[in-house]
Amino acid sequence: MQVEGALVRAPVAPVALAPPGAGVVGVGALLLATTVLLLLLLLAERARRAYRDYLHMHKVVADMPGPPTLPLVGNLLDVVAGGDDYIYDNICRLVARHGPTVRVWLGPELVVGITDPRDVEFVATSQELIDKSPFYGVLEPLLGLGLSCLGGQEVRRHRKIVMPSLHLDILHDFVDTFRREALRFADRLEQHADDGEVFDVAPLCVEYSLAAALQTIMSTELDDAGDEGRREFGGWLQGAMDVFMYRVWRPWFLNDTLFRLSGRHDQYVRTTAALNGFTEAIIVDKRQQLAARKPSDATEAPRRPRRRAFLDNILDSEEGSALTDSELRDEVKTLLCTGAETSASTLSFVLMVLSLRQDIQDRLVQELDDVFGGDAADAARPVTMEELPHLQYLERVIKETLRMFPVLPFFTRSCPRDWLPSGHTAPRGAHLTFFLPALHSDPRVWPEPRRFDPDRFLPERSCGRHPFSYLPFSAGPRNCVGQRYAMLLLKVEVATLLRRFRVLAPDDTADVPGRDIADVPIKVTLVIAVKGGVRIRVQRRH
Ligand code: HEM
Repeated sequence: MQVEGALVRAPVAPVALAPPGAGVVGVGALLLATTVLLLLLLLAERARRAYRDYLHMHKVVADMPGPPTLPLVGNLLDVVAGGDDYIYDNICRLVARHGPTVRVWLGPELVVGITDPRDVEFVATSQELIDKSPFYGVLEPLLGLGLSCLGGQEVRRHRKIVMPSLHLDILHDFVDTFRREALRFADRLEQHADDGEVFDVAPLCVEYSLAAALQTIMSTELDDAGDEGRREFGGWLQGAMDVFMYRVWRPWFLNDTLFRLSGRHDQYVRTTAALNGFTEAIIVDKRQQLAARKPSDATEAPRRPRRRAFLDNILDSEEGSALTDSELRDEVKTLLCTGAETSASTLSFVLMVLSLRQDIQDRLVQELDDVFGGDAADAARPVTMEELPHLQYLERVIKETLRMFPVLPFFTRSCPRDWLPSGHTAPRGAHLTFFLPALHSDPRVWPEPRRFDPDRFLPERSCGRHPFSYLPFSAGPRNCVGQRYAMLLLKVEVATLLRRFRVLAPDDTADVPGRDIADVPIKVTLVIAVKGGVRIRVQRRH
């Protein structure tokens, strides 16, 4: 029937019905593909730019002296030959052979080493070259955005805030703590004087310099933390710094993704978390103490603790209130890391030198006796702030130690432009690096550079010397903010130890005056150290 037929529906072609959510998946896939494409384009663009900069650097340094390079690795094999313990020797040899200005390729990273005082002055004092090189980025997870890692305007702001809390007037308060820790150090040496055995003094230098730094920078209450607590903190610092150097000498690990795959990553994360937790807890505690000390009545003066650390001073200051908790945490960690290791290493080198040069030790002891008195009773009298400026020979011994053994031997700046006063061209993107061992041993400035002679620093022998031929604390807008702190700490430590003990070389045959200190084997981690430790004996003087 017509009507029925009309009612019969024509067969409908089956429509492929999309499952629920299929449209969303389609859009998602499209977005994903676009993102991947954009990322690939971005990576390609980055690779293109990196390659262009790399070619530019190659072209610019084509005539700069340097060792022959290999594809991909550049001069890395020359630098790391023999293992980490030989890196310092290898670098010094390369610079001596090719310097004063030298180019070294660490894989794709170009290091331009400068040792000519004119170049050093230009780079150190330039307001334009104040950014540290990207190598320091590796320190950032550890130190955060403290002074060592910051650049640009931020570094100026932070230095303005931090430096008043390390002013000489404030350092006066620290001398008490320096003295107490130096006396503890001396007490610890008693047992070595009893048994007369040879021992490595370097770990003790770290322990007591770190103890002094923990109390003066972070909190005087850490006085009670005990040897165990300090050793633990020192262990974290040491571990983190070892990883830093591990990455620097293996430039492929400068890449975070590759580093995450390395065995050292977990250790780095753990130590950094431990350091952060420890520092943050102290800041919280200090803030609470500060709030509790605020006078309830405006006419009442705030109660001031007897001994104050850097952290107390900065929290209390107008400048310090401009720092957030995390900025403060990073500055405190930075001061501890940069301050303790450098001072400890310098102290251990001074003791090593004195053990090998009894003639210099005799002259130093004479000065100490003149200033403090030479009796046994005088040896126990604490060093005072007023006496420290009279220790002129000691100051020269420390300076000469830092000339021959600059504990931070290499440090770098980013290079945003293409020339140097000595006529060489350092390309944009290079790591402009100060090489202190070469700067400090240029025979035109330092006659007989291998001879240890503190009197080089007598005023009459220093005049006319290029001011940038000696740079243990760097100079200019990124100089060391702890220079005065370090000199005070070192003077107190050496004076306290030498008033009680004579420091001797491991064997008597080594005690010959004139023995070549310059041949002492050195290795570099973040700071330099004597290979095999600083092995000495001590003998009571009274
Ligand atoms: C003998 C001991 C010391 C030596 C030889 C020394 C040496 C240096 C050198 C060469 C620099 C420049 C590093 C660079 O440009 O990367 C520096 C920077 C620094 N030092 Fe020292 N230092 C010593 C002790 C101290 C102490 C005791 C403190 C803290 C209390 C300290 C805090 C700093 C800080 C925060 C910086 C970074 C400054 C910036 O980048 O603006 N240093 N030090």
